[in-house]
Amino acid sequence: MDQLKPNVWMKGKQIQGKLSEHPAYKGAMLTKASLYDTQVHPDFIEKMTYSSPRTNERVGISFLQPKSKEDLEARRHMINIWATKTAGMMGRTPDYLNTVLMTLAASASILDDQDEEFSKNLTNLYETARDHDLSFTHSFINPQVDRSSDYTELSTQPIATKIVEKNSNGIVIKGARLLATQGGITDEVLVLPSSSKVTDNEYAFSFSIPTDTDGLKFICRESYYQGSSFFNYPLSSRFHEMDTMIIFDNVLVPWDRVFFYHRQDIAHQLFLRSSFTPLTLHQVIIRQITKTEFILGLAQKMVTTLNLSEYQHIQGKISEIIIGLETMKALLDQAELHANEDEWGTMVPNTNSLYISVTMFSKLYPRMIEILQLIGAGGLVAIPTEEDFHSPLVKDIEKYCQGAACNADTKTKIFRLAWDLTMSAFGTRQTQYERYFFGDPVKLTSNLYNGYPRHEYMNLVEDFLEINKEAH
Ligand SMILES: Cc1cc2nc3c(=O)[nH]c(=O)nc-3n(C[C@H](O)[C@H](O)[C@H](O)COP(=O)(O)OP(=O)(O)OC[C@H]3O[C@@H](n4cnc5c(N)ncnc54)[C@H](O)[C@@H]3O)c2cc1C
Repeated sequence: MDQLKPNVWMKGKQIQGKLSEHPAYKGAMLTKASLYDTQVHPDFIEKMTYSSPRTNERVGISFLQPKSKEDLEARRHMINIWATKTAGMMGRTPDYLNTVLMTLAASASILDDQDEEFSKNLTNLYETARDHDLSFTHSFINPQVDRSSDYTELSTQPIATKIVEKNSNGIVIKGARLLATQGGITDEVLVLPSSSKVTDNEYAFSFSIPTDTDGLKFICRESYYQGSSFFNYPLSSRFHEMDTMIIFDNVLVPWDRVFFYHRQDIAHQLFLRSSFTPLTLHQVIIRQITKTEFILGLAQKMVTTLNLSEYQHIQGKISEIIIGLETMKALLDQAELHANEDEWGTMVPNTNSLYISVTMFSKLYPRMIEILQLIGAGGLVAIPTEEDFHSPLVKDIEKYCQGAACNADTKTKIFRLAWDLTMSAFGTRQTQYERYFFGDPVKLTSNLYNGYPRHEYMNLVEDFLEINKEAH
């Protein structure tokens, strides 16, 4: 990544020097590096890689197009290993977008409808990414200016990213996209179609370009990194994923990087007929289960530390997490059990089970965070720091900050972890992430409503009442 020279801005200043040395990026980049190292570690290489069909070299299983239930299982193991290493806290470990790219490339022939070269572009990118382990950020959403249903952008200078010119070299892009997590520290930026209005051809395009393409600018939000001390900031010191707004200032996208443009029908087909949703959700749910396991472990550690087990409401709260965890595991099993081949020969887990799981998680996650806050109570505020333990205060801290089942050092570590997950800027961003990263939960519920088959259940009622069958 140090070889790239992306144009990244934070707090009004362009970041100079290597992003890998910048506090806001360093922790996440080191963690990503360690994930890549794990892939090729002798203990993991068999589980995490497979032979590239093009080069025969070992490449990451997150790029594997599953053809069988065994392949799906192999993908699950791989995703789980990375998720466990980050306690599920990094939403955008590279397997997320590797999966997206794999599923879209598997159905690339949909793009032939506009130009056969476009499907080749997507396939080429997928194969190059797989063989060189390229990493991606992505962007779906236009800036949050006016979300009313009849809003049409009238500005002469585009706000939402648009194609402003087509020429012999490619398409020229101007405008902004709302959010790209890890913007600036991936090899590529994958731009996916925005807006679901069938009439919005203008926003229906897709391409991928290198992160340091001319005219591309990343504007960071404020950093939530608070320091490198693992003791003080056990999560944000390692897993802080920056979010950026992307600005396209007359960016030329060469024709060999364009997947389609000005075709909302192709955008619809691509997401309807490809297995983007179930396979991406497969990665997501595995990570979310790992995160839920970690939260359950943490909640129980807090209960033990404060000796709270006897209270029924505490048991009830821990049980809520257990119910969530077991429901998600069952839905994942169900999705894999009922996997089927799609029209492209990809083995695809059951969409509805995964959709239910992700929709449920957007409510379960904030509740689990609330539960940790309710268990920790004032202890989440009165927590010492690493510095206090190395100061003249140490005797006081050791005496007054101990737990029922542990010394002050252990109790502080547990409570700092809970604080970083629930109350720090890093933690509150995690909650917002789990609510929104896969889209507005309101729309997800709507998609579930529209996609879930209910005919046979209506038939039951119609048969029972002996009334006429409705045309469904
Ligand atoms: C931490 C974080 C990281 C993210 N990372 C990425 C990323 O890397 N790449 C990416 O592409 N996206 C990313 N996202 C963006 C995410 O995809 C969007 O936040 C999500 O799709 C919701 O869109 P929005 O934020 O524009 O909300 P809006 O659509 O502006 O919604 C605002 C409010 O209006 C309501 N609303 C809006 N439209 C409707 C409607 N039609 N019907 C009913 N209610 C409506 C919503 O329910 C909500 O309450 C990220 C988001 C977060 C929070």
